[in-house]
Formats: sequence, structure tokens, C-alpha cells
Amino acid sequence: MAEKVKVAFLGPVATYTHQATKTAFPEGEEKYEFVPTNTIRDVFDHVQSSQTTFGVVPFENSTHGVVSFTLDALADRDSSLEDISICGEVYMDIHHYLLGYHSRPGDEGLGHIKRIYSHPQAFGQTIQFRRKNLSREVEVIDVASTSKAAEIAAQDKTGESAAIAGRLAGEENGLEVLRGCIEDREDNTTRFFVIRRKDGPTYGAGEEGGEYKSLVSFTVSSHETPGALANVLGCFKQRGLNLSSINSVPGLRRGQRAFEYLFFVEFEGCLGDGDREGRVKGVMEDLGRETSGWRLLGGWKNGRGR
Ligand SMILES: O=C(O)C(=O)C[C@]1(C(=O)O)C=C[C@@H](O)C=C1
Repeated sequence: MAEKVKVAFLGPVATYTHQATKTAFPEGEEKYEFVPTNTIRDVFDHVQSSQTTFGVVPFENSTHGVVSFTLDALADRDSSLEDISICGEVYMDIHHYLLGYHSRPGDEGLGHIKRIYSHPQAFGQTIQFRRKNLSREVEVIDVASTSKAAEIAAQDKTGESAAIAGRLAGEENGLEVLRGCIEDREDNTTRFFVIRRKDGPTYGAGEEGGEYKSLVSFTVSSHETPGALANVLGCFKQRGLNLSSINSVPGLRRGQRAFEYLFFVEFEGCLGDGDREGRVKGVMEDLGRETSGWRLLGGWKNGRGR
């Protein structure tokens, strides 16, 4: 039997990332071995070191914005993740649950909860619910994933600990649903990236057509010159390439000062993308001229409508 292709994901089992991983690799456990990691950074390390061929990480949420752990890894300030390349994306509807134990059978109250565990992104997507339904005295504790939160809450049989996580994480850990669909917005959606090594096997090969996107990171030549960033963005405009996201993080590279930033620009089109390819190559030449350093972080098929 052929050896299974390994795919790392933010674990333990039943995280939202685990569910996105199953969507991204629909042939499932017949063909793939899904490998849980403790942190998002670990997913990147597994792929960089070839412990797994692919990895899946959350990138941004429609309610709470970009996932800082993922952006930090993509910033790769110490060049320890140089071979990472984004090769796919998955959008997933996210419905959160307040999970724990009822204080006694039939009592629907939440007054017995003293602490609540979750991933910071999930806390950020349930702010209004928590404000309206939980006392300010309830301690809010960040953990590495929502499934980890469910695991911890399940160990506290007093019922004083609860978790915000997905329904599956509740089932996996034998928790009761105290409240369902507690996300602040009905359209709460997270976008996940599939990553691989640049020299690794392709992802989603054989699927013809569709729209493509790419992500680049760069630093501007001078933070003092007015318009340095606008000049770089202007290159995309001149080449007729539509931007789909912009982010920035503190640069923190040797030679960079405090408050000098590393920018990320995602745009429609990628290398090998039919009639757009010429423009994409052109903008890459522009980046070489207009920035003080840039990196292509990958090109992939638009996952909307998957
Ligand atoms: O904790 C999980 O279950 C995750 O998969 C992480 C994560 C994230 O970082 O965005 C994924 C989807 C939701 O937005 C909340 C949490």
C-alpha cells in the first residue's frame, strides 16, 4: 500500500483547522495522515522540516481579522521558514458553542462558570455574547486552540470551567452544550491556507480553470520618504492587478528600527495564470525596484465556491 501523505494541522483533533484540513484534502484518511500539532507555528515547522508534506493554518476571520500567529510565521523574521509556500485556501463557516457542564440537570443558568478557555480568535468572535451572558468576574484564559480549551474544561468536573469551541470538540470531550451559535455575526467565516515546501509536490493538481491569488511580503526603501508605500501599491494598480488583502507587522529584522513595518499584499493572479502571468511577472520586477526586499509567499487557486 502506498505510504500516506502527511498533513499537519493545529490540534488536538476537532479544531476548526482540523475540519478545514478534511475539506482541503477530501480523499481523507485513505490517502492522508493528518498530524495534530500544539501550535500554529508548529504546523509551519513541520512543513519546513519535511516532517509533513502539507500543513493547514487559519489566516483570517471575517469578524476578528487576521490570525496574528500565522502572519508572524509568514513574516519569517529569522529566515527559519524560507521554503514555506502557500498553495491553497479553504473558507469555512464558523459556529461557536459555549461548552461545559450544567450546574445541575435542567438548570440552564451560567452563573456557576468561573473561568472560560478558548483560542484568542474565538474570544474575539464572541465578544458581544460574553458581555451579555457572562459575569465580568469570569476569568478569560487564552489557549492554543479551541479543542485544547474543550479538553481542559472537560477535566474540571465541578463545572466551573467552560470552553468556547466547535460542536465537534464538545462531542470529542464529552462536554454539554450550554449555548449554541454564540458567534457575534451570523456570517462568521475563517479562511485557512494550505502550505507546502516550495520544492514539494503540487496541491490540487489537475483542477483546470478558476481564479488565482498570490501573496507577497516586502519592506519599503524608506519610512521617511512620503509615498514609499503608495509607490509600491501603485505598481499593482498600473499592472491592473486587483488587491485582495493588505496587512503589516513590525519588521524587527536586523537593521530595521522600531515602528518600521513588513507589509503583506495579496492580489488576484499568480505565476502560471494564463493571460495574467505577464502582468504578475511585471509586478515582481517592479517590487525588485520599488522595495528594499520582497518575497513571494505563494500562489493558489481562489477557494471561494469550493
Ligand atoms: O482553535 C481552533 O479550533 C482553530 O482552528 C484556530 C482558529 C483561528 O485561529 O482562527 C480557527 C478558526 C476560528 O476562527 C477560531 C480559531
